[in-house]
Amino acid sequence: MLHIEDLCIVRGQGTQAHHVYLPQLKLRPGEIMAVTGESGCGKSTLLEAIGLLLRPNSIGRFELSEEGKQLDVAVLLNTDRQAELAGIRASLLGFVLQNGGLLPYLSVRDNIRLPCQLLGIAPDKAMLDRIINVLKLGPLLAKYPAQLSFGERQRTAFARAILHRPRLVLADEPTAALDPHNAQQLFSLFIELVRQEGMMALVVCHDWPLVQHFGLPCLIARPEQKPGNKTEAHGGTCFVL
Ligand SMILES: Nc1ncnc2c1ncn2[C@@H]1O[C@H](COP(=O)(O)OP(=O)(O)OP(=O)(O)O)[C@@H](O)[C@H]1O
Repeated sequence: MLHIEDLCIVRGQGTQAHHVYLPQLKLRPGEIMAVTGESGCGKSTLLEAIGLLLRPNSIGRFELSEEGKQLDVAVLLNTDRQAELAGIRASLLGFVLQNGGLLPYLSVRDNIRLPCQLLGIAPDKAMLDRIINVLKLGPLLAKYPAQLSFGERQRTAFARAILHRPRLVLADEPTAALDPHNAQQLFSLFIELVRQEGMMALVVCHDWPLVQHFGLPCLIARPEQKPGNKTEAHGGTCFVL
């Protein structure tokens, strides 16, 4: 279970500052939620903060349950306990970054296996075969990221993010470089794996028909003026269900 309340991040300074605010988010195992909103509203910022890559300016509640244990992530953030936050990032979170974020000196095969290797766990063979098969990664396994198209990088990044069965997968436009057929295949696999493995996921997606096709609940960006400062052009974004 993921439970977040009153998460606020401020990007930039002064009149340029952009506030990103999440009043409430609850996700249960098996749930996947889309995040939508116009370019620049703060979707990546929100994912980076929930993914513990960016320290929020304030946080009311951030709890993540793991094997019956409740982790109070808000306390770790508020007291800047970096080592423990890094441990949570490595073992409980999986990222699909917009630019792929693959390591250039590792082959596709080794990139995909990296999180499992770092955690000292053997990849689930059936799950690995299924991912390789559905995402058509077989012919790419020996290649290096520089030899891949953007779409191939995205498919590889997705495989890498999910193979170690993280509690929470954060995907930033994982289908942006894919054609409609491959986008639907990836989404379908994503949803099935999240449900079957009891993971949770947040996925930034501009493809509204795709979100509707799979009937995903959606966090929607609403523009907001800064309280008490209504004359300023720069306000912020509030993400609501
Ligand atoms: N490192 C930074 N320093 C200052 N401002 C930033 C920084 N990164 C992003 N911003 C600003 O924060 C706001 C939100 O950016 P963010 O990348 O989260 O938007 P987004 O919704 O993901 O956009 P897109 O859909 O175009 O990827 C934007 O106004 C952006 O200019």
